[in-house]
Amino acid sequence: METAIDVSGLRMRYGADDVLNGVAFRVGEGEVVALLGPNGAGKTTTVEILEGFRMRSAGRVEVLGADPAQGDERWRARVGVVLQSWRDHGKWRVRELLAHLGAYYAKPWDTGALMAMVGLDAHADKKIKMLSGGQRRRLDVAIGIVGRPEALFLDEPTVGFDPRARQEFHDLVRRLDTTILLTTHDLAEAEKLADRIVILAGGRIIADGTAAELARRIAGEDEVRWTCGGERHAAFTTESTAFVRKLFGEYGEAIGELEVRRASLEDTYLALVREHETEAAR
Ligand SMILES: Nc1ncnc2c1ncn2[C@@H]1O[C@H](COP(=O)(O)OP(=O)(O)OP(=O)(O)O)[C@@H](O)[C@H]1O
Repeated sequence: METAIDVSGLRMRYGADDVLNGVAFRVGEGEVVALLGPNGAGKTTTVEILEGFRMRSAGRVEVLGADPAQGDERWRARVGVVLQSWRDHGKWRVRELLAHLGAYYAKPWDTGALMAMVGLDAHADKKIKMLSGGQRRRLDVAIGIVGRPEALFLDEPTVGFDPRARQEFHDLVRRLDTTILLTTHDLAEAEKLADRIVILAGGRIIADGTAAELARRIAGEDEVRWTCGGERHAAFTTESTAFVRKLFGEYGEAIGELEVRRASLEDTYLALVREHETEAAR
């Protein structure tokens, strides 16, 4: 797989504060990677450096073969950015603004198709200041992808979305055939969308892998719940299939309401961050 985003030794210092302390990760072409981490870990800082909006203190950064700090117009046209809400142009109408912005690109989406993709076709002629928060966020996404970018940055894209808008947005992201770096605090979203998870904490990447790989690192236990003769039971085990087989072997028909809950990305994430904090405190 060709590399679309390549970061190594990335440092960022605000005043006397080292926020990024040697961050390194790669994103392959066409890959969707979720960048996770506690509040203040430096996710937005990292994304803004990759977008070319923020100057780094040190390190090597490459996005689509160029250093974002020196990205020219042609490079910028290949990169899609979804900003934290498009506040300008309040008097413009949705269709008008998307057509206008599309004209800056060589191969933009057709405005009608784009509005349908993000679920804004019913609001095509609404003024932007009249849109609801969620509709405005959909417009932000439309603006980010209007030029069919080869790499797309999504910084907490679904904050404020209702569950249906969120699901529609997830379907949209999965249909996009582009490299995506996404930050989110919604771990179900990360699990659903990302091929790979990268966790930033204490200024470094503390974990990098698929959700399943990270879960294995933690050696998480599954939780098994069942009822037997009307009584509720629960147990934790790493061998849930064997456990359940034994349970049925012993109690057969008396077993009811069986539930097996695997360690979620949330369990894994919390364990990894906790592990990192314990080590850092030593
Ligand atoms: N322009 C700035 N000047 C000084 N400090 C800054 C600046 N921007 C960010 N910081 C600090 O850098 C740290 C990382 O901020 P950043 O916004 O990158 O974190 P984040 O991981 O995106 O957090 P969140 O999950 O809360 O959005 C924070 O401690 C923040 O206060």
